[in-house]
Amino acid sequence: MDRLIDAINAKQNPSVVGLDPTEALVPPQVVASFADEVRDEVESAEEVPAAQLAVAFYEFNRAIIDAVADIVPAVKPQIAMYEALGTNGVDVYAMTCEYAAERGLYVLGDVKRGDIGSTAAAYAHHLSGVAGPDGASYDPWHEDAVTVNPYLGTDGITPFVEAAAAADKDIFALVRTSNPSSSELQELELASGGRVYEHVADLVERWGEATVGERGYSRVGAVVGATHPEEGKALRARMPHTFFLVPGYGAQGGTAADVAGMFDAEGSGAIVNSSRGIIGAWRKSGRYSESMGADEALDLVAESAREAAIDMRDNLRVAVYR
Ligand SMILES: O=c1ccn([C@@H]2O[C@H](COP(=O)(O)O)[C@@H](O)[C@H]2O)c(=O)[nH]1
Repeated sequence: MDRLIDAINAKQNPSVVGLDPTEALVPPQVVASFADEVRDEVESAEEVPAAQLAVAFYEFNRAIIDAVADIVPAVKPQIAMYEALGTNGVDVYAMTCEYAAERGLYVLGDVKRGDIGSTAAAYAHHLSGVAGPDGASYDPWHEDAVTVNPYLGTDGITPFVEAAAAADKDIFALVRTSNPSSSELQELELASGGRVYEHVADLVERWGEATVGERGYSRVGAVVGATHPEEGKALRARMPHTFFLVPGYGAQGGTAADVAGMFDAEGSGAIVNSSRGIIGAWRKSGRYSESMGADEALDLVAESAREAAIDMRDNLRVAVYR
């Protein structure tokens, strides 16, 4: 986690831009501009729409990464948006991670993996790499961290912790998620006392304890939703060595004031994600027109994303670096 914390400190910005493209978030003229190129490259006509969107997602992401690379420390591509386009989409997920890494950004892959130990060991290739030539490993994903699902318990997480430690990478386990139905399971009272998410929080703190870095946080972070400000504040105190990834800012209603309590006394300990609020800002800019060309529309996407990212950074600075 030291690398992430240093990147946050260098930019004085505890925020991460979520790269969650969907068809509705990419200007239609950008998608249309790739029709001919894609038609020439695919093997069958049925592949065209998904392949075309995948290329458009990549150009959209590159425009956003270029626009924010000097002001944010990290990006969080959400793999679901890419997997939804099949294998072309998965390629674009990896290409997006690689491009962001080349631009010097910490890449947090939101892949939410979790399974029994033997299968988790296979999923941990996101951190350890895949088989390369001469027995060496090769990293096709270019992620610095991934999100994991702790529901299967310790044996489902240990392979990720070991892979993270070996590769100087990190993981973030779901503890108190931002979505409305999260309370159905996470708030259940345990017979032994406390709530389910509090017990998960204690496990996460324990899973990380052998990997605490120079900045005081372990390689095992926690996902804590901005939509739970009071619980997040209590978790901050309960998990002194666990760095938080805080989604739910912006589109889900979370504000800078809501997340302030999830930071430590030095203004560290958390990074706040916004996806639609940044990458979809062009739609609320009032400057979009259907008559724009693809390049002009991409310029608007980039400008609007930068403005939204600066706005988020400045709001967080006021609320957190007090
Ligand atoms: O509790 C959680 C865990 C993950 N997410 C993910 O974060 C982004 C949020 O997107 P917005 O557009 O900023 O709402 C998305 O990738 C989710 O899958 C979350 O929201 N809450």
